[in-house]
Amino acid sequence: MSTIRLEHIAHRFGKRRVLDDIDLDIEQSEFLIVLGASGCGKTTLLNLIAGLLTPESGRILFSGRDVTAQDVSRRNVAYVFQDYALYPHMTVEENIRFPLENMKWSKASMEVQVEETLERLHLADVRGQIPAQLSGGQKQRVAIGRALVRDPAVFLFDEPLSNLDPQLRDHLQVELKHLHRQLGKTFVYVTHDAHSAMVLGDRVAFLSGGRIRQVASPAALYREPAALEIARFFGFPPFNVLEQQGLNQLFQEPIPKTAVKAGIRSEHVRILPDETGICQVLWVQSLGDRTFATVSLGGVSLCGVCEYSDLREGERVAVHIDKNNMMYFDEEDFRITDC
Ligand SMILES: Nc1ncnc2c1ncn2[C@@H]1O[C@H](COP(=O)(O)OP(=O)(O)OP(=O)(O)O)[C@@H](O)[C@H]1O
Repeated sequence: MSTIRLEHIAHRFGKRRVLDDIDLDIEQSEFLIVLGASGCGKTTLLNLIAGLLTPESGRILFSGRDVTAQDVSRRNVAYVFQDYALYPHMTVEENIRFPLENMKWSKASMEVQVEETLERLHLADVRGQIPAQLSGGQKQRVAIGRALVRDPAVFLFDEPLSNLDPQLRDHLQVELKHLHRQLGKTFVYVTHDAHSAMVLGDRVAFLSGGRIRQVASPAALYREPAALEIARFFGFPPFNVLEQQGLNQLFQEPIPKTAVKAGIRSEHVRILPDETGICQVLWVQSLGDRTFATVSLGGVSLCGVCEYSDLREGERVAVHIDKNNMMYFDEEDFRITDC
């Protein structure tokens, strides 16, 4: 039985429907990512799971129990916010202890639990400091500690790492993944960052237009996206998309009848030195370990991996496309799977 089940959930703010017919099963102990563009309704979905909002229609079940009408205090969930939401005048230790005082824990068990949480999150050295004296990463650890200390069944995270610089974010992502393994609890984590989704998630639910478009492992979402918008959400440099004209130029062999677009990731396009090549380099991006070049072929531009890094703009090159990794999309931008 799944920990959390959302059945036909819809929600609106005023006249605007933000979520529509959401069905989602979140498994016991899984790390589920809700991924989508800014404003697509991720926080609203998390607030509904937490019990901070009541859906307009549909049901929310926790371990088979209908909790739709129950408020946050009865759901045994902990919520970690993007902006930390720490008490500014309390020390790290007091911030972490506060939820237990609220729940009227005994002094002795409270001390054991607070101590363990401080150790687990490497906060023991800064226990006496107030939030203004902490780095962003430490503040976020305190926020996680405050959620952890209550030992809830479910953890909800709303973009908790998006205020941090990339190195710190990567570091905390690893810590969070370890924490998830150690605790064995259910984590639901919303983000607009495909990179975080890939690193953290056991599964990713892609939300767009108020609906869940696909739920799959990060690798499956990357390799077998259900639609063009999902393919485009992942990967850098951006996913190459060829419309009808490009398709006709590049492919002599038949393409699926219903295909109106094709797409390929840049790692499956190789740019090769060739003075007689029919493509011209438009620009070159070096990432240190790899170099990508965008080339033009007639009116079509394509980004691919360069075999050598001293490529110049305007140079002539050949392009090799690994057609086995080509994806085709129909009129409604859904990926065609029977090809
Ligand atoms: N209390 C509210 N009243 C009216 N509209 C709201 C309210 N909360 C959210 N919205 C609107 O609902 C839509 C979804 O908001 P939500 O915060 O769930 O999106 P999100 O995907 O979490 O966005 P972001 O990634 O930017 O945080 C947005 O258009 C937002 O403006």
